[in-house]
Amino acid sequence: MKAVLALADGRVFYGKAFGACGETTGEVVFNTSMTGYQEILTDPSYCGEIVTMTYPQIGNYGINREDVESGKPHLSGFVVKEYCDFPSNWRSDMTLNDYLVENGVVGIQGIDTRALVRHIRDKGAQNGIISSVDLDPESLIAKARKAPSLVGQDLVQKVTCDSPYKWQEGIWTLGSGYSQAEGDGQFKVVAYDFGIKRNILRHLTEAGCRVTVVPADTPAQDVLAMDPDGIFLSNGPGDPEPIAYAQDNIRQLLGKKPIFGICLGHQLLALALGGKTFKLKFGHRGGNQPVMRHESGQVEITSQNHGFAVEAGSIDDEAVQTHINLNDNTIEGLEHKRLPAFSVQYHPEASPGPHDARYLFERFTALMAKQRGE
Ligand SMILES: NC(=O)CC[C@H](N)C(=O)O
Repeated sequence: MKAVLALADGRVFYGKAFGACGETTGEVVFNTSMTGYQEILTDPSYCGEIVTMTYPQIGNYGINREDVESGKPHLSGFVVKEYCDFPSNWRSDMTLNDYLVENGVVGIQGIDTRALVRHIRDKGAQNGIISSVDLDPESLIAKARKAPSLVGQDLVQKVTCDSPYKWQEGIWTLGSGYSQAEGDGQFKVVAYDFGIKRNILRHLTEAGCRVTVVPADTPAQDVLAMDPDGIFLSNGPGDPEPIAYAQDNIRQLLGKKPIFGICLGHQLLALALGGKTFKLKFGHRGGNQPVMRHESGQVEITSQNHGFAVEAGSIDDEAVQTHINLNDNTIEGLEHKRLPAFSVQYHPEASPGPHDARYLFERFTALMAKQRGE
């Protein structure tokens, strides 16, 4: 069946339908990871986005029930060059196409993804539409232009949990699968769920934390009433600026308990401190983004997935920049000058991606231990 991808600026790509049939709009972005499409599909941070994979063949190791970052795919659409419908992997339970159909994700395959990515890099990320029901380019361009912008929307409410829950699962190992933590652990952590990835929770568990995940709008006093050793601010979708309730809560929690933020959590921490965020031209999404740690000059290869960033110089009074992106010199990490709070823009939990930055989970536990006077 035919399908069309049309961008708001009028560029049109003709391909074949893939996944669910239908029509979907969203901001068209690209991810340069060579593997990990399953983790990308289920990362709630992609809510509202149509994700293009730059790696040319996708689907060849199928889908399993384990490598998921949340309960279901959250992205708006999926774009690949060549879809492989005959997976070969001992862990595969189903094909990628069946998984997308099961979850109602509309996709397109067989388009020139290199041309699409070069276009986005030149013109910037923008809204687009994939359709296998309307193939008229003019009508599709008009619909893409009418689609709501990511900017200014609170997408966190679409992906956060309804009520608090406890997390006990550790990381996956070959032969044993996911471990289950026993006992109380060394550190009690409350994690704000702005669209949290499970591998963050698994790494926190592995570092000795026992985590309670709470909805994004949980008031600061309810979190403090749980008497945690530390507070975690998760990743999540969309524009950080309209999430004012989270910024208010973070402001109230600052200085009371150690805080660690990842990605959206990092942006919200910066906004809570009076900083500013801005939209990047086409974002950072992939598994090989070079980041330098100012402290040591060491370079980490990192996993990233973000379209916004913290404006340099906007919070110099409150925080120091700890990490910088070597591709475009944007801020990748911050640390409060006086209070126990730090954050990174990238993803130390990987999934998918390299493990260079795992030390950050230990940095969080060390900070909690220090606050307890240990
Ligand atoms: N992975 C994330 O948390 C992304 C943060 C934010 N939604 C951005 O795109 O910049």
